[in-house]
Amino acid sequence: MKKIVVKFGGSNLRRPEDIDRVVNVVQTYQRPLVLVVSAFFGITNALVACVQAAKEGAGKLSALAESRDYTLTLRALKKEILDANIADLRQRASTEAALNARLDQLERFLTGIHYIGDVPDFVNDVILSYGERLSSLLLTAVLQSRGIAAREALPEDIGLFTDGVFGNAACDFEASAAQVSAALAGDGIVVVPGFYGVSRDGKTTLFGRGGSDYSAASIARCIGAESLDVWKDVDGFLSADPGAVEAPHSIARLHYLEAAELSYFGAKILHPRTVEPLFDQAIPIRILNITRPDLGLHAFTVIDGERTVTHDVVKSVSSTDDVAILKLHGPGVGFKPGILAEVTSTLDRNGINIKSVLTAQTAINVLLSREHLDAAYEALATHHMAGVVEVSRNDAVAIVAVVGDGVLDASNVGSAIASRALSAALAGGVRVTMSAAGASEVAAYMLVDRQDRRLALSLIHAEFFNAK
Ligand SMILES: Nc1ncnc2c1ncn2[C@@H]1O[C@H](COP(=O)(O)OP(=O)(O)O)[C@@H](O)[C@H]1O
Ligand SMILES: N[C@@H](CC(=O)OP(=O)(O)O)C(=O)O
Repeated sequence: MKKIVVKFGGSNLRRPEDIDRVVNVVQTYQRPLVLVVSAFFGITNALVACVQAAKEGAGKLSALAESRDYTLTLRALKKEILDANIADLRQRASTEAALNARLDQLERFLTGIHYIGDVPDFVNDVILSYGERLSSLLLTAVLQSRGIAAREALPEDIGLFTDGVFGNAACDFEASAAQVSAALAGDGIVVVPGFYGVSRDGKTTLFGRGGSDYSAASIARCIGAESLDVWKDVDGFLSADPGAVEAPHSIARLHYLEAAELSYFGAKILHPRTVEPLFDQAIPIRILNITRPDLGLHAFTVIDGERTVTHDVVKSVSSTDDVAILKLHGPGVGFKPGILAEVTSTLDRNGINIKSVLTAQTAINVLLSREHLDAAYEALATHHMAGVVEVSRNDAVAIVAVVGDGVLDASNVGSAIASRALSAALAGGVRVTMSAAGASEVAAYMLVDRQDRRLALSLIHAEFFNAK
């Protein structure tokens, strides 16, 4: 019988008593499962801040004390969770000892930063993985305390191998599948910490922020799972971010490509690479809401390979301000053979990923992540390129995208979708910098002034959803 991989993220683990809801969900399935679990809400951010403080204060006793204070805070928090969830005193004590041993390891890594005065990438990744390592140990112990057969399986022990890229690794499926599948076989519940895998030489490598969704998808692929069930705190994938738009709708079905585009353009609910491992294996993703226990295992959204074109085509609107424009000006750049290859290879040599490229006769616009803008500018402004007279940069922008199967289909209302979105934004006073349709079969996007991002989202969302 195929297994289901079930993922619980920080949105399910906010308060000590939330573990109880997770245990209830696990019991509802009544079958063997692989659970992938993230850090408690806010812990990874706190670890990021802790590494930063340790780095800045390297060598100073006060900074060392600050790191210790943080591990003490974590010890107290874990104790609070144990007290709220494990009644048996002996079991509680043994779990506390195991958690403290892990926290001792974390403390040694943080202390190491003070002595060496630097944070090598491999140390950074291992430190940030501790939020997940604590959650998996804790959840396993709580499940056992309720009489459920559960065991913990760490990525390093099951052979979840990556390409070795620190901070943003990808799973190496060829190297991982057989071992992971064998290690996770058998009855009972197996709990795996999300967010990281290991390089071929055994180093912790993170899958990027929010990467536990991708961990779970990778494991689902390795074991040929029946489905990937992702538990969140909202009614599935919504027609927009509920923090930015009033009362968005739930989307019952999404095609893999639609979900991938939505996440790529900023829908925070899924890590942008979650779809990638599942797509060609036809493993569906089901999104369920942990705050609706009355609904049992009801999936609000199912993401699979089935295409559906809805009446108004657009299924969701998403947005991100993690974008910037690097512009290469020159009267003839649009007609200069080889220039794009030179731009992309220069950026590639500097480890910079390109989000998109839009060209005209007098300018090449390269869209990048904001964090890469300055490095990209330095690389291209100092690299002489025939025909380029100026390089400029702009990070005061945001992307807003409309996504739905049929966005580009000229045989129905699809062809009008991009212009409808654009008109709604312009009519409401949004300053639009650029607009693009055609790169993806299911998405069209525009770049707007960063200050107008929310306005654009709500105007475009209202255009497609409010009159219904
Ligand atoms: N289009 C969207 N549909 C649903 N939720 C969204 C969307 N865009 C943003 N979100 C936000 O994503 C949150 C869930 O994702 P996240 O907090 O990363 O979960 P987890 O920590 O469990 O992985 C929701 O609480 C919601 O506020
Ligand atoms: N805890 C990690 C990984 C993760 O995926 O978390 P979540 O499942 O809460 O998005 C992060 O915050 O980046």
